[in-house]
Amino acid sequence: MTSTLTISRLTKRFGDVEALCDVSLTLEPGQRVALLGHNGAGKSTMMKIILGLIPFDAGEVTVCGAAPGSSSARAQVAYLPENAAFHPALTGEEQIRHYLALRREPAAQAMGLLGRVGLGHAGKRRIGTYSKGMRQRVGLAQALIGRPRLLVLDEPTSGLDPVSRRDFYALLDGLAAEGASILLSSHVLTEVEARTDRILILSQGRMVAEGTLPELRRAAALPVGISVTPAPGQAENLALALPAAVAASDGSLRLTCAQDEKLGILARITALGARVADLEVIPPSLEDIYSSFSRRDGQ
Ligand SMILES: Nc1ncnc2c1ncn2[C@@H]1O[C@H](COP(=O)(O)OP(=O)(O)OP(=O)(O)O)[C@@H](O)[C@H]1O
Repeated sequence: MTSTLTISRLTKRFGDVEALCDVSLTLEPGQRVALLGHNGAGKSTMMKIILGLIPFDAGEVTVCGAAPGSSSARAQVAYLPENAAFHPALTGEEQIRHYLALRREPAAQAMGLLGRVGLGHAGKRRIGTYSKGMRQRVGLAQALIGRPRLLVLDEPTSGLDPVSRRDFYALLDGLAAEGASILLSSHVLTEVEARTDRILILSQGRMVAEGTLPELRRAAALPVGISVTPAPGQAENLALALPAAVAASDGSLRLTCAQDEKLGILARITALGARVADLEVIPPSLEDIYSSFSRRDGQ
């Protein structure tokens, strides 16, 4: 099966600024990949290249097997810009009918598309009366026209409340399950952590990490946290048995260790038997991993 997106050793310069340097990524059907990086890291530049909006200096890019920006690639790629603007006087339905006409698709699909993004009830209302979350959904409905194989979403959840974010990702999960590939950028690491398959971290145009979250965890080699809850009346005993542990305000004891020490320490804690009521392993979060890779790169 053809990969939906292949990027190999991509380099792009704007005068003296190296916006992307030697970046590679492959996106298979149904995969959701998050593009992370500080402001100016090169995320939008990469998206613009994939969309065929700007040329690049070196490397290779194919979108659904075709050159970015070619009619074949354009027909299979959808884009949702960070701040999609719509005409406030148009209803949701009118706006989507307009986009359908531009894509030469039947206008009758408009309400169905709005229904897919949870806007069926508001399709007849003017967009000027929509909330930010509803406008984002209009953007997504627009992006779904023609059943694209690749969705490129630039900070799609910025400004959305937690429930709208969750709904938005649930929608993306459904699209990925149907085979669409999704490349999105976000600054909200907690949601990316839970809702994407792979993560690419850019720093000053360079790819500093790429992989699944477990792969990034291994590569970052950050310490693991272990929280141990003493059984009733066993707090002191447990503290004596675990001298390296620090008491937390909730009464639990906290340890940190290197990844390769984890199993040994867990075995030691389990051997303490009835003195332990519970224990929890706290792996480094994506935020920790992201900070670690960014720091290494001098950010
Ligand atoms: N048209 C341009 N002309 C000159 N420099 C540019 C141009 N577009 C981008 N750059 C530079 O390329 C670098 C990467 O910018 P880019 O917009 O891709 O970053 P980003 O990761 O999307 O940032 P943000 O999170 O702020 O959107 C920056 O140094 C930026 O100033």
